[in-house]
Amino acid sequence: MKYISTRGEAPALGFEDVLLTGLARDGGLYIPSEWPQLSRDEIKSFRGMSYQDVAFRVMKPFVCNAHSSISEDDFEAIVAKAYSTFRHKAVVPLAQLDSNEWMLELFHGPTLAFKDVALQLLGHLFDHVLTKQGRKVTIVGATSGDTGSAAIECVRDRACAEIFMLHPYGRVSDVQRKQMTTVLSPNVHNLAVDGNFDDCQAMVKALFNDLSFRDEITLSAVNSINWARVMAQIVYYFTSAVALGAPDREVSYSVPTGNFGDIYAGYVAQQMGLPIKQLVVATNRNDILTRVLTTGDYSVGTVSPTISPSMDIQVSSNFERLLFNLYNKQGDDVRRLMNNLSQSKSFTIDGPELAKAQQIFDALQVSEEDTEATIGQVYRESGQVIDPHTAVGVQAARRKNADAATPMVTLSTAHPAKFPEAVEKVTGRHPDLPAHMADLFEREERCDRLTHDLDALKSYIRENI
Ligand SMILES: Cc1ncc(COP(=O)(O)O)c(C=O)c1O
Ligand SMILES: N[C@@H](CCOP(=O)(O)O)C(=O)O
Repeated sequence: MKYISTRGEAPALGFEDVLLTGLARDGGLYIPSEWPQLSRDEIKSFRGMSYQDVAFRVMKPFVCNAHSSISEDDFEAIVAKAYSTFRHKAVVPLAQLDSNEWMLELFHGPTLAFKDVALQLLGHLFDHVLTKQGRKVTIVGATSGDTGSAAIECVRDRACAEIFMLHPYGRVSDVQRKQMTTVLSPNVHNLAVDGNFDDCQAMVKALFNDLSFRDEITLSAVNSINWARVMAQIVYYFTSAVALGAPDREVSYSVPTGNFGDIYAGYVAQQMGLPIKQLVVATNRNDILTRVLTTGDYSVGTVSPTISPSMDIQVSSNFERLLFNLYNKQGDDVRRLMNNLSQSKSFTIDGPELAKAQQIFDALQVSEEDTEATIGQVYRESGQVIDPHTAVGVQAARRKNADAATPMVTLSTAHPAKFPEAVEKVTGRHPDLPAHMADLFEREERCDRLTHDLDALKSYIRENI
């Protein structure tokens, strides 16, 4: 399997190069040239298997193939190591809310958010590939709160990588900030940028598009522009759907969405043969995705702070991957839309492409009031304390569920202890951090402040590499 760029003008690559490359050299995102297919019998055979065994089988076609030198044995060992750090034996357990309503708990990894599921794997993959090649990379990433700590955790103290992580100053929760800035490893550099997450993400993409700088520092990515991030997130759609009766039964998902990586992984699972009935895109009041999927209008507004800060995103990176699929893999069309976006901050999809998107996705914008109300409602109904991002997903699941007979699973993307104020305000309960983080607020912090300026970022990286 080779990987091709959504903008059609970068060379096709094998898996190891895609892992290390991040953004394609034409500004696009890499995507597999075709979707591997899993038969009903193969999917059925996942019943009763461990998460690690299913993960190996689902990801194998993407990783171990004629265009990659990663052997099946090595990959199996990497997968086993990656998920040994999770605090729950099932890695991502299901919790039941009602007869046909479920939450998939994706926050049992080291940094308490779904990002660990992909980034624990990525750390081991980077290590494996770079050690074999005798190389080192410079990772530059952008975070609205959760990718940052998960990425730092996966590469801290590794000789193969230096990491620079940009977060929007004052716009992540205290727990999220501390999780990043208290890691004092010499290869970790935290930067608080004067701006919002979109500004941080745009700076990272601009570095990738500066080809000489990118080559000078051997730039790599840990954001979901890196295909391996999306790939690892496909797995939990399979494990959860099979646990609920797939492939003999359809399953629906509601996904709190910002950068469109997590829900796009669900779309890929569906393309690979998993019988997914509904994919619900759940957004907070930064609702560009709900807008584009309901009206076709993708125009970038101002990022508005919410109690689900990790989803305070307007320019949603992975939507470009969906566009590539909607426009039948025509890089020219994607380039045209992306040029419109950079010139006039908007584009429109309509006609058959919009109809196709609407066939695949439902979408709902959830208000701040409804997010709070949902945290309270779930607590009263089931005693479960959920975080505000999960609450956005649960509210959309309840409002958009088209068929009560089909299990509806909300992806529970973060541990409530990452957002204690919002949760305590509604439930009266202070969600405690797990034991390994109990002293988080006593730890020393290290972080530099940066203006929203690309040259300043380049200088900082050159000085600190
Ligand atoms: C807790 C949480 N939930 C949901 C999301 C949205 O996921 P995605 O960006 O993959 O759409 C994020 C950040 O991306 C997050 O950190
Ligand atoms: N919500 C994310 C934003 C970055 O998204 P990514 O999936 O592209 O890494 C975060 O928590 O940082």
